[in-house]
Amino acid sequence: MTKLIDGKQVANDLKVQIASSVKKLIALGITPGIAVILVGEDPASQIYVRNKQRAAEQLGIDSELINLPTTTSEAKLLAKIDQLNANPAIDAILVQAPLPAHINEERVQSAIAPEKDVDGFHPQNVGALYNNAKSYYPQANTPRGIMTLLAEYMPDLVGKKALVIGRSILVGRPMMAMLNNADATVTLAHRHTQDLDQLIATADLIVVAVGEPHFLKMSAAKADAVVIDVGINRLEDGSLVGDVLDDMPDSAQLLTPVPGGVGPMTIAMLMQTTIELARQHSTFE
Ligand SMILES: Nc1nc(=O)c2c([nH]1)NC[C@@H]1CN(c3ccc(C(=O)N[C@@H](CCC(=O)O)C(=O)O)cc3)C=[N+]21
Ligand SMILES: [Mg+2]
Repeated sequence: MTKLIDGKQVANDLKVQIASSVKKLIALGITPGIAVILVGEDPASQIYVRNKQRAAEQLGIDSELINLPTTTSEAKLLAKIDQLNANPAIDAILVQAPLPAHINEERVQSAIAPEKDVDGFHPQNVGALYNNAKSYYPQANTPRGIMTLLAEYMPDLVGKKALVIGRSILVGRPMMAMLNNADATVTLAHRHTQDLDQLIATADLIVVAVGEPHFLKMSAAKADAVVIDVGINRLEDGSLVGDVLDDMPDSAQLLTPVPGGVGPMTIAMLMQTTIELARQHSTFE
């Protein structure tokens, strides 16, 4: 088989460390707190939000779920965010994407105080990432989780050809910036990209985040490529598949499985970012 990158294992190791950090913070009188806002009743979003809450609970992090009806006005959501911005018990605020169409996501993400922006979506934090700023700022958790996996499975990124397919705010764009900050040579591909097959055939690292089952076949990549599958596609039979098809059973390639790859890392990094924000807010540091 293609070698699988065990995201679940790395995430569990990380969670052990986070739990011990939380204990130390609590001993200092600092209880990290995260608020998750879910607008609407999308079943997939409900599952993800529940996973996030369960992880927080396991690790000793306070979590508050704010579930607002689909019909919630943007003004009402912004007022809720203001309230959380002013609440000293809340260190981290996450507004679950996607939002209903009548709400402007850009305004919502910009309303979260940059120092509570656990997703790293606020323009100030995006700018810091883009500039590879030295001071602390929160970074998007999915690409950050991928960087953590790469530290273990592909430690030498310097000069390597990295291909990111998909340019979302959640994954592709911050992934591009993080790989660039790690001195990889980054190509960001998207629906208009020409000669994508050739880019795929020559890349050392491919991050696929397009949301289409079997978009990439492992046989199209280099014999020693590392492939990160960010896709989570629920098929009609209820099964979960990524964006990648492993049709190279005997290769030296590395691949993240779905489930058990990038997903658990996203949750672990979200908790890691929450305690980092709590530390930033404390007067002890
Ligand atoms: N503001 C915001 N921040 C996010 O980080 C964010 C978001 N909105 N909206 C949706 C996406 C998606 N996302 C996932 C997190 C964990 C799993 C996860 O735990 N996946 C498991 C499987 C879960 C299952 O069975 O469905 C796995 O891959 O093993 C998946 C997806 C975070 N997102
Ligand atoms: Mg606190």
